[in-house]
Amino acid sequence: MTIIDGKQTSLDIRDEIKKEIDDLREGTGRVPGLAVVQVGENPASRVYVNSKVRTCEAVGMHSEKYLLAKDVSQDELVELIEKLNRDEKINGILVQLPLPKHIDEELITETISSEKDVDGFKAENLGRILMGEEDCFKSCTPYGIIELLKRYNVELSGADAVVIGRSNIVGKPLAALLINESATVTVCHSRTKELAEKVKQADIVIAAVGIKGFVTADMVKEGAVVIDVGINRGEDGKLYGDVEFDGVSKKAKAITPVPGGVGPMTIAMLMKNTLKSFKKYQNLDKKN
Ligand SMILES: Nc1nc2c(c(=O)[nH]1)N[C@@H](CN(C=O)c1ccc(C(=O)N[C@@H](CCC(=O)O)C(=O)O)cc1)CN2
Repeated sequence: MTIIDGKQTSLDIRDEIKKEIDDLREGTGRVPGLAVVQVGENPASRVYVNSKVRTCEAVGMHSEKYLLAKDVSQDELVELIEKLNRDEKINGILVQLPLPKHIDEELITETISSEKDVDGFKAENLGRILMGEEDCFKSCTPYGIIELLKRYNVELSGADAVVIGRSNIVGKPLAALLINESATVTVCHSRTKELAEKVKQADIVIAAVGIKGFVTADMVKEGAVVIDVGINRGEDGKLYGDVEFDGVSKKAKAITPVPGGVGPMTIAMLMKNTLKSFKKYQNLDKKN
């Protein structure tokens, strides 16, 4: 059984990005820039936002962090994003989710210019993924999962994949990316009938339900590849995935742990998207 090490893979990707940014700095005198916006003081968001800023530093990217009060008005947030849309130093804009209830997440996401939507959350980018276009920003978690599967030589073409979860930021784009890789994809969700039977048919199982230990050993085929997107904080304060790791890892051919699996890949792919945006802006994308 192989443990799919997202932490190490994300560090490898970071190194590749850093080398490219070093060369770009030498060649153009400029580096990519990412603006990270956090509203309120959600402790998990603070961890992720700080980690994004630290990763920017590690790869040599310019970053700007905007920490707004939890009662900031929607108009003020829109105004900030519009300012960042016009800022030439900034190639990517990210508004950390979730946002407080008084702010319309969709409106905020759609305010980010398509050229700077490095989270890949806008309808336009999701549509481009569905169309199988390469020239778009793929949402970071699904993009990271595909990258992990490829780097661990998991055959996607012709594989039966089951995605559990249908969110706009993970389940739906992931299903589209897997289809683009010629996998046969079933998307399961809270209304799915005989979910366990469907999961049991799968060569690749991807759990993104947000329920600790949802996927158990009896639901998984011997030799399946299991990817766990869940990040659930247990009562003991520890992090748990959507997959019951101890049991499932005895049957799986390969599995991602939590922590250290999909999570770190999300930030690595954010760096990749921001670099892509910079190269496009500098007209370097065709040359590299
Ligand atoms: N604007 C966005 N908001 C959110 C996104 C996103 O991609 N863009 N995804 C999640 C949170 N997220 C990134 O923002 C994220 C989640 C988890 C990790 C991660 O590395 N997790 C570690 C554990 C970290 C811990 O100790 O808590 C792991 O799994 O090993 C990175 C990024 C929701 N919001």
